[in-house]
Amino acid sequence: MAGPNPASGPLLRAEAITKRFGATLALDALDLTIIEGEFFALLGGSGSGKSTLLRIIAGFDTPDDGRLLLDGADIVATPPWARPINMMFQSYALFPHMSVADNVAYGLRRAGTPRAEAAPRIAAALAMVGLTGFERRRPHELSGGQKQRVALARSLVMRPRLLLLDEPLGALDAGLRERTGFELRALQRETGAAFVMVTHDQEEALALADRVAVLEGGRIAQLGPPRAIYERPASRFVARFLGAANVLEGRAVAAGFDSTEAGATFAGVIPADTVAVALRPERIRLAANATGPNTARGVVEDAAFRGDDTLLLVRLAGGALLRVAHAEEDGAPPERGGGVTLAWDAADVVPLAS
Ligand SMILES: Nc1ncnc2c1ncn2[C@@H]1O[C@H](COP(=O)(O)OP(=O)(O)OP(=O)(O)O)[C@@H](O)[C@H]1O
Repeated sequence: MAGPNPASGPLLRAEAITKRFGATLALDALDLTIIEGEFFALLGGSGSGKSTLLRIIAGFDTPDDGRLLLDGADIVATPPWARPINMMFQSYALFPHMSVADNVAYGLRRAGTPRAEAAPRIAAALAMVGLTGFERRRPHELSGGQKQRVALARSLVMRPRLLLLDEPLGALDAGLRERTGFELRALQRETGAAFVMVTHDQEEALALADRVAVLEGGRIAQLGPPRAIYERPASRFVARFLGAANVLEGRAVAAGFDSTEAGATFAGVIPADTVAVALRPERIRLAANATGPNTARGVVEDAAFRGDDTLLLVRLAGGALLRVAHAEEDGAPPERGGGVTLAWDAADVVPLAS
């Protein structure tokens, strides 16, 4: 992964950005820094404030409170077109009566760019997204993926320092999503612009972004590189939102962490304020005869073959249902209804304080 240039400084700083819609607090004194040239993902569930934040950065909405600094200067009062920021809408928002070339030219025309300068820029932007030869088509003569490329070209032709992408892969089918994701990353590297992508898809965020912010109720629940967020979620919310991690409730004790619902003691580095632990399914192994801390007994309630592994749903002695990924190389998975003993390493127990 290329990652942002470590020498790059902050491009945009949101400071205590607050936005209310009536009684709804959409953004709650949110702080965020976007670094020059990075691929950043805003990840969150429905209503977490993702689109509101994007619209405020683009200038389509004004915060009730807080500052938005670009190169250190507040741009809250700067109109959208005067910001070196461009936004690609989920709906693409192409003009249906205009050709592809005219759609891409639109921003340049509005900015008064001379024709002689605009033409090569339009050609370059279309080439960048692989649409050379489509100049004269209308949006209704394009596939969904091609429309998206036109929308991208229309943004990139403005040479923004920051490109905002609202669910850029949302409208594409599964096959096209992966390819387009790689293409987005390549475009981001090629242009050197910072990309900020909004998504509710955790896999997409983890796969594409250099850094991810998980949003919850208008606040950032956790921010960091994908691997750090995935392996060390900071709270139950993040662990559950990222999907697949087992979250077990309990309390910190002298020996570690006692979970009645697991019927197990988790030994490891457990701070006193721990209220739950996260444990990833692929870190749990079958260990016949294992006893003591970091082991548990249960019964296999169901099993689903997933190609590389089999996902086991194991009902633990304490009542909790544990997801266990049983790798193919570890041999045949246990039968449904069979009793199993599970074990894991202390290093894989992630304490959660909230
Ligand atoms: N124009 C508006 N008027 C009233 N409430 C709004 C408006 N826009 C957003 N909200 C509310 O603000 C909160 C945040 O909305 P926002 O659209 O930013 O969420 P989101 O994370 O983008 O969600 P989704 O993934 O569903 O698009 C929600 O509770 C939403 O109902």
